[in-house]
Amino acid sequence: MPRPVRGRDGAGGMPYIPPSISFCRNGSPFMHNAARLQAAIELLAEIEAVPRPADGTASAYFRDRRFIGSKDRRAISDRVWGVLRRWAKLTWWLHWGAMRTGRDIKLTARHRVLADLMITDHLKADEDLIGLFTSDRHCPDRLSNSEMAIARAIQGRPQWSKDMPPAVRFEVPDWIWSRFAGLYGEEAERELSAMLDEAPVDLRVNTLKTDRATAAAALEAEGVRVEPTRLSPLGLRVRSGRVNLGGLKLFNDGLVEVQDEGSQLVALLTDARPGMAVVDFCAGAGGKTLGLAAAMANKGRLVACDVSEGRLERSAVRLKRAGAHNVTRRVLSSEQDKWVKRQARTYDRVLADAPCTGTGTWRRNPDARWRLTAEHLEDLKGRQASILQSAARLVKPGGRLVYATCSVLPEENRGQIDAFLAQHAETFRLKSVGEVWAEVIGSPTCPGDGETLRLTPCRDDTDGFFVAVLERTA
Ligand SMILES: C[S@@+](CC[C@H](N)C(=O)[O-])C[C@H]1O[C@@H](n2cnc3c(N)ncnc32)[C@H](O)[C@@H]1O
Repeated sequence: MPRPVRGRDGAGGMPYIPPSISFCRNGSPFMHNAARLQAAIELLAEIEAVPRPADGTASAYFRDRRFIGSKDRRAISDRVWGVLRRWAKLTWWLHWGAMRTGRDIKLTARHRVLADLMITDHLKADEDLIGLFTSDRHCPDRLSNSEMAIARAIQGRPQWSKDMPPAVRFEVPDWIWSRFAGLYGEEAERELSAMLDEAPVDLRVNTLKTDRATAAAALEAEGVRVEPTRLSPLGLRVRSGRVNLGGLKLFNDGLVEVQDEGSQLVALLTDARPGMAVVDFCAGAGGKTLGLAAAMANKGRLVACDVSEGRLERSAVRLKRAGAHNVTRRVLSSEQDKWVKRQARTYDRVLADAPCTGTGTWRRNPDARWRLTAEHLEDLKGRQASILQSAARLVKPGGRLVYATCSVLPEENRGQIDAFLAQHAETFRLKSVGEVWAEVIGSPTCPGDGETLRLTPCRDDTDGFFVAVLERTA
């Protein structure tokens, strides 16, 4: 059995492995529960401190600590994502416990993890915590008297309490709860409840290389249970729990990509066809570009634009893996880049998958709900309107502008379309998404009001999406 390599900093070419990491029988290192807990506390503290999406912070955290094995990484991530999902309720219980015990607390990541252990894992304060909060190297420090008192007060409490206000029960800031309640009425609770669940993992079959039945059979042969998605004709929903997709041959050969069913539908509803000239105006890392290239069977011209050079760079590897050859990437200085003016009225299809609040993806990104502010929403609305205006310039007569967001807030969706049409009544008309759906997707019928597409996690079990199709009439 290989012996653990110990050293201060890995000097002499030896990898540095912290002493609280032991070796299991096959020689791979694993961390004790206490060390995993400490890592979760550290990562959560970084997520709170750094104003960017939690998944980016987590990737950087694990990249810098390659000695953490995959099982440990999973355990640490599960804890952190669990806390992010239960954030408001854990916070509520911590304040409740502090009040009950007459303590003042300034909440830290350590408190939140402690509350999660008591409320979710049902640990017993006096029996279980002592072996975890040990102050040993790489383990959490011993609990203070105040922390222990709060842990005792909240132990055995259920996750939900009837005294919790709705914003706490549904894990959203107060202002968002008011907005949802105003928008959805009685539906608000159901919509928000559905957003507390974990999102399923969907794959999009790359029709440049295979078809859905063949891909499904190959996945089953690799031990991955899948079933066809309900709405997207290209989707497979993974049913075998956690799968390391990066380890699958099918994925590495570009036959499938990870993509939510809702995203797949957005690309399909753009109705890009072989030989067309198409722009993916907010292409990002290329999720929908891949779908468009496949729909075009690599024939025609597809331009992937974005203001973020980094995101466009990241799409390159995915496009290559997928065998998408008809894509050129273009970094824009802004939506009003001179290129837009030069290319005016020359494209058959322009997809504007606009930056948005991402309220439809809260199942995947539970931290996003706490980063969203009313000011941020206002700023996004301004950007969306401007992107719509500019992207519209690229569309040729008879061509289509497809506006999409992964938001469930009407002001980012139908509100933007109504404002746009009020200004462009002479040149654009709203084309029924239902008609496009019937042509490119068929059955079942298009979710939404017929004119536009609206997907919600609650009703459709996809990410929340909105799609409107605008046709240039002159
Ligand atoms: C919702 S994401 C796009 C996701 C992408 N279409 C996909 O399927 O993976 C929105 C994108 O809009 C880009 N963006 C933000 N402001 C923009 C602007 N003014 N013009 C063009 N793209 C912009 C962002 O960089 C981001 O990549």
